[in-house]
Amino acid sequence: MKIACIQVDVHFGNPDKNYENIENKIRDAVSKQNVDTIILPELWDTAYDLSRLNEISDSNGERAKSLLSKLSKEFAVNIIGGSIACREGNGIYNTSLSFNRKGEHIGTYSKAHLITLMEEEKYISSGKNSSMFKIDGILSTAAICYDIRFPEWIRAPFLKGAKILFVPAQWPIQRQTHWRALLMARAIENQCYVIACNRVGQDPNNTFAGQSMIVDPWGDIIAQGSSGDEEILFADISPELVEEVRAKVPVFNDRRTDLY
Ligand SMILES: O=C(O)CCC(=O)C(=O)O
Repeated sequence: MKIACIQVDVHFGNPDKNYENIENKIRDAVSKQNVDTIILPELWDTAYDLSRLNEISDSNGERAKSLLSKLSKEFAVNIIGGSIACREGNGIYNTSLSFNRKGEHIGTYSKAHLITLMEEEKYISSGKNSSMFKIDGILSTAAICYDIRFPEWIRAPFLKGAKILFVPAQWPIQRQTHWRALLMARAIENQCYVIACNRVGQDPNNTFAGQSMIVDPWGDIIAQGSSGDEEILFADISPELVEEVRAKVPVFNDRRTDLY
């Protein structure tokens, strides 16, 4: 399965510009390689313009659904749609929407752990459910940015058979060592692929780390983005490697469920 991870800058509080950029980048990715699955970064529509979300968030994610469904069908690719600011009822959620090759909406995940350091909880409501969806028959899950600091949350879908973790992010550069270590740790402990797409560029409060990464179930980084530039990261993954690593080091069987 060929992955394309779209590492981009995101215009602060300007969905129109971001929609144009993301559509161009998706068209660029599929024109360059025979891609199966595309992943986008966190809040690629609004960035962290939290105080204006009432004005600029996407009502029920309709705008994002329409674009991502159209492009996934047109190019017969799976799209893990990063995340968008999604208005639902009285709340605004940081929500990841996924689509299969037929343009069908197959997964929704709203970020559960809101980063108080960036005052996210003041503007965004937290999701309550973890996610499971199938990409070309492979059980997968999504977590968003700060979520990767909570291994017990990430673990849950892997106990139910997930093999790939998709991570859209807007991770700041001053904690880039955490980003790298946490992604590798989540891959090693869950013996899964971790496909993590971070943004680059700056907003009024932060410079972002880039370094999007694809980590295999052995914990090896098989592709990595630069820290400053927009780029599309390509890598081939083999879900059979998940089974091989789990057979070699059977940590799932060796868990002490009698103790915890
Ligand atoms: O956990 C961190 O250090 C960064 C998390 C973050 O930037 C986010 O969740 O948007």
